[in-house]
This record gives sequence, structure tokens and C-alpha cells, in this order.
Amino acid sequence: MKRYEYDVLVIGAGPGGSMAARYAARHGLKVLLIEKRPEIGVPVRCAEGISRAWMDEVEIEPQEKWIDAEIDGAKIYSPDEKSVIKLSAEQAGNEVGFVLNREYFDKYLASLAAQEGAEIWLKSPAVEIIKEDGYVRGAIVRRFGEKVEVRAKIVIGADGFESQVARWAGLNTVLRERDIVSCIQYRMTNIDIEENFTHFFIGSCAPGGYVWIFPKGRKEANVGIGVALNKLKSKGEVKKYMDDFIEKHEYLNKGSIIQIVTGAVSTCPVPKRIVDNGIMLVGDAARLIDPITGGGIANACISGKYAGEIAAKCINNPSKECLEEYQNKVKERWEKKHLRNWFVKEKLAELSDDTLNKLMDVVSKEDISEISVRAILEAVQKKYPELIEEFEDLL
Ligand SMILES: Cc1cc2nc3c(=O)[nH]c(=O)nc-3n(C[C@H](O)[C@H](O)[C@H](O)COP(=O)(O)OP(=O)(O)OC[C@H]3O[C@@H](n4cnc5c(N)ncnc54)[C@H](O)[C@@H]3O)c2cc1C
Repeated sequence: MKRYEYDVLVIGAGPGGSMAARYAARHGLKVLLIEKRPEIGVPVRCAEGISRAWMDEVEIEPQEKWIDAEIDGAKIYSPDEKSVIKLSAEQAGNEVGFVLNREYFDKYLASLAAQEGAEIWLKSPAVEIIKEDGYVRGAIVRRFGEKVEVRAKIVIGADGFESQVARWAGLNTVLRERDIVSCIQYRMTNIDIEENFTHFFIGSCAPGGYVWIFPKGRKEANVGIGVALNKLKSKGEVKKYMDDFIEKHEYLNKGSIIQIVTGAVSTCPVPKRIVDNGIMLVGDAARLIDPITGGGIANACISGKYAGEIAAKCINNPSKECLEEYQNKVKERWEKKHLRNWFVKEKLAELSDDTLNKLMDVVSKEDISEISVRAILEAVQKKYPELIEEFEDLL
């Protein structure tokens, strides 16, 4: 078997992997980024919505080529669609910004890694990891059908939601059914939607999740749905929810579907351990998706940066003790927020349409300058204290 040697092997060239490779290579490390698919960014399995707020932190300059639409705010619709909460970008905590073209965005991020000197192999899945003396020391990679051995001082698992690297390395990132949201999305064309807003629909139209419409410009949009797995009788039922929603909305049902995407997101707190001797997990592999929004691109990029930088610090001592600096940074940043959002998500999933309609009616009439869980709960408490008893810990 051919043998290759690197300082860092990054498995998966999504946003998390490309950023990890970029920052590790910037610090002078010899980095290999491998991707199982023949083309980076394809097929797209994402609604492509991101905010602007985090981009400076990871040194990404917005580029026309990968921005399909600029978004001014978000609209959240009650189950009966009588109440709409309209949020400006600021009120949404800068959670809105762009609808991407991820085909180009992911390639752009990989090009940033290449510019720093990272090598990239396509059509090269990792098929197992090499473990010796309690340390991960590389992976067996099938490169164009031929198995090769890639030795590395540090492996970064950036292989997404279905991460096998975590399992191979013995890191427990297993999800409960209720913390998995199963998704289906149609790229639709010839539809009439307000193009500078993203649109979210909650309630029984998408139990434990929501319906989204993210405009792509030119009368096109990503129209998708996520439903909590424990609320589905069969996996196929998520399509029925999507089709029912489209059927009920005239501005959608006249349109045509030009692409179908399926996938899943995690909606869980940050796992206990995402590092071990010689290994770190980033992005979706580390379950860093926000449990309420289902957004994970920003967190993948930021965690990738952290991992690349800490790989450089620990390259001569890749022990779990050294790599724990990465885990601590991740926890400092997201542990509290994801725990709170997970808790709110759990509660919201159990509310009836009737209750949600009442909540939304109150919130849509309040003048809330910044939408936060606390601001919403305080507004509701004034009119329906009994509805928020369970949330009082968060006030
Ligand atoms: C339907 C849907 C809609 C979404 N919408 C949004 C949204 O609007 N906004 C948002 O912020 N987030 C969204 N997300 C989440 C977002 O897509 C992810 O959080 C983000 O892609 C995470 O990046 P990543 O680099 O961790 O993983 P990924 O982007 O999944 O990249 C992992 C890469 O690893 C590769 N890989 C896997 N196994 C191997 C292997 N063994 N060897 C080599 N390569 C391998 C894969 O091919 C892939 O390229 C959505 C997710 C879904 C499913």
C-alpha cells in the first residue's frame, strides 16, 4: 500500500474542513484535505441561508459569485398565518444576510485552503482511521479506487452530519431520534415571493421543525421543510408535509420544482467530547448546528478555524490534553447557547397550533427592539403567564 505523510489530515471538504485546512496550512503545517465526492460543493444539501455577522472573524470577504440573494430581514408566520413577526436583520440578531450559491461558496473556501498551501484530493473517501497506542495517526483512503495509507500527526474529522470519523475514533456523537430533523427541500422556480426576506412557518405544518422559503432571486427559492424524526411515522412522510404545504399556498403551487434535496440536521446540545489523542471534530461532525435554526455553516467555519489554529499549537504534542484547548473554546462559545436553544426547541415542539397562534399574536403586536428568547417570553408573560410557566428558568 502506498504511504503518504502529512502533519494534518482533514477528512471532508465542506465549510468546516476547508477552514480547518486553511488555518492549519497558514501556520506552516503540511496539510492534506480529502473529499469523497468528485466535486466540492456538489450536490448541495442546504437551504443556503447565512448571516453576515461572523464573516470577518474567519476572514471571508463576500463575493458576488457565491451570493444569490441579499436578505434584509426574516418573517415568521403563525400556524394560522394570521400573525407575522417581521424582523429586521438587527432584530434577528444578524441571523439573516445572504442566500448563498453553495456550489461556488464551498469551492471558494477550498480555494482559500489551497492558497495557504493545503493539498486537496477529490474522489478520496477515508474508509478507516489508523489507531496506534491509543492515538489516531492517520487514515486509510480510497484514492481513485486504490487504497492508500495517509499518516498524519493530527486528523480533523470534518465529514458532516453522517460522520463516520467520530464513530471510528470512539467519540460519542450519537443522536437521539428527537434531536434529528429530517429535511426535504425543493428548488422552485416561477414562484411569487417577497425576495428580500426569508420566510419561516411553524406549527403542525412541520412538527418539531419548520418550513422555510429562502429566495434565490429571479423568482426562484429554496422551499424546504424539517420535521423532527420522532414526529414522523415513516421517513417518507416528510415529503407529504412538504407537498401539503405547497399545495395550500397558491404563490407556490403554480411554480415548478427544478431540484430536490434531502438531508438531516442535528438539534442537540454540544457533545461532551469532540477531541481525543490525535483527533478533533469540527462542524456538523461535532454536532455544532444551532438547535433552533438548524443553521451550521457559520459554526462549521468558526470551529474549523479554531481546530486549524490549535492543530498548529499541538503539532508536537497531539495528546487529548493539548487538543482540549479546542474543545474548551468550542464549549465556551456554544455550550450555553445550544443548551438553551435545545431546551426551547424541545418545549416549542410540544405546543399546539392554538397556543402558538396566541403566542405569535402577542409577539407580533409588541414593539420588541431585539428579538431574543427572553424578550419574547417577557412579552408573552404579560398576557398569558400560564403559557410560559415552563420557561420561567430562562427569564
Ligand atoms: C436541508 C438542509 C438545509 C440546511 N440549511 C442551512 C442553512 O440555510 N444555513 C446553514 O447555516 N446551515 C444549513 N444547513 C446545515 C449546513 O448544511 C451544515 O451545517 C454545513 O454544511 C456543515 O458544514 P460541514 O463542513 O461541517 O459539513 P458538510 O458541509 O456536510 O461537509 C462534509 C463533507 O465531508 C465529505 N465526506 C463525508 N464523509 C467523508 C469521508 N469518509 N471521506 C472524505 N470526505 C467525506 C462530504 O462529502 C462533505 O463534502 C442545512 C442542512 C440541511 C440538511
